[in-house]
Amino acid sequence: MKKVKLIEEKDLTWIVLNREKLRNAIDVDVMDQLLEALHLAKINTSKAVVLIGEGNAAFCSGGDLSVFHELKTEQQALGMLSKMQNVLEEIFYFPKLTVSALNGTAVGGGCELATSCDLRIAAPHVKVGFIQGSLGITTGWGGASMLYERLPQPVAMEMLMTSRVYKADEARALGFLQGIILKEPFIEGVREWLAPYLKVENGVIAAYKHRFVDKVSRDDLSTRMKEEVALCAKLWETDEHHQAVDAFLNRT
Ligand SMILES: CC[C@@H](C(=O)O)C(=O)SCCNC(=O)CCNC(=O)[C@H](O)C(C)(C)COP(=O)(O)OP(=O)(O)OC[C@H]1O[C@@H](n2cnc3c(N)ncnc32)[C@H](O)[C@@H]1OP(=O)(O)O
Repeated sequence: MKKVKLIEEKDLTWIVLNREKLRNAIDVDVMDQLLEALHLAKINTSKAVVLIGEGNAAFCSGGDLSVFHELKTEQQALGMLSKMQNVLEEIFYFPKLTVSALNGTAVGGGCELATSCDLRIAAPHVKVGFIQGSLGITTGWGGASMLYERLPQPVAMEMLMTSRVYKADEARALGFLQGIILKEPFIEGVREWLAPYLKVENGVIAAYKHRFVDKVSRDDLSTRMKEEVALCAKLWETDEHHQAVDAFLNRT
């Protein structure tokens, strides 16, 4: 079974993280399959891409700790973290509208993935949090650099430095989320919320997307993300981080 599903409709491409039992955690296969799905979404005729998780417990729980806990050193971590940085960059500069539809909780790297998209919408029960600080690391996929592009600096700083987990309405008030989807089923609510964006032609969406990404130099953002990733890789090998991950994996 694919760990990432691609559902192509006329106007929308859905990219579905398909690891419900692990709360849609991201391993190396997911990274590869996300890139593959993005490539297909780029060349089809859809206007927008929606990232979503399978089930309604989680959008994405970040990196798959059951496999990534085996990465012990800075160098080992760096390879994995850089690979996902590349995926986030692809999404940030994707030539169509990108939307994270949070049907469930997004924590850690799950929030970074959501941040790479142009817009974030969520079901009311959802919680979001850049919890990396509580694991003794920082955002390892370059998500903080992107968050500083998306939100006012004090808001981004609060979300990152406090490692707080926010309810959906709090995240909406902060501007991290652009909408709360009350309609059920969630997917229908997402379609309804996105409908006004999809009334225009592909070229209109692509043009306005360009106006935004053109003002964020890819070289510059990429350099900042690489520095962010490298700093996280250094923290990765500390005892504090390994103990926090062990505590999660061995909880009873
Ligand atoms: C590594 C990259 C780094 C970055 O650069 O940002 C990160 O992503 S750091 C953040 C890593 N993620 C976490 O620390 C989150 C861990 N998960 C949770 O806190 C919770 O699971 C949840 C996401 C809040 C959901 O809670 P809940 O709905 O109560 O589910 P469970 O906790 O019972 O989990 C069910 C099942 O899934 C497994 N799981 C959950 N998250 C992960 C994960 N990130 N990696 C691997 N496995 C995960 C969990 O262990 C449970 O498994 P079983 O016990 O076998 O059922």
